Amino acid sequence: MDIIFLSEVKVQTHLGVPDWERLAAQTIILDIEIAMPDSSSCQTDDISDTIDYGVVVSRIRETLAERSFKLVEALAEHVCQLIMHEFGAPWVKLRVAKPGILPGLKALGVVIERGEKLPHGNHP
Ligand SMILES: Nc1nc2c(c(=O)[nH]1)N=C([C@H](O)[C@@H](O)CO)CN2
Repeated sequence: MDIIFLSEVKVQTHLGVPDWERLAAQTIILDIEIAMPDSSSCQTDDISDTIDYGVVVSRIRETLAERSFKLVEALAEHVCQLIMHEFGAPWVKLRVAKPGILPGLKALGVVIERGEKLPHGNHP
């Protein structure tokens, strides 16, 4: 199973339980691992045989600029489903961090995993 990783991706979005918190956009930080459907791009050296991570980042920034969520859990689910459905990834692990929310800690948030990792060599 080959994995694309995206580390400390900064994204602007409207997020928070209280209504006032969602009025202004805030910066959240995503760490993403995306399983690839197969490893053919390692042989072909062709971008069309893999998931283009630049396109993934653009789509996440686009959707989170348009959407508003109360919970980090709901935002994380939305991002995982987008990556799996739009890019055909069989498995995604996502860490969503909200920095500077509570005094005395750097960040808080969630880590979720969706889908299934295909065993090595057992892909279409
Ligand atoms: N499990 C969660 N707890 C809390 C969340 C959340 O998204 N998931 N959010 C908040 C507030 O938005 C807080 O971050 C700022 O007011 C509180 N607890």
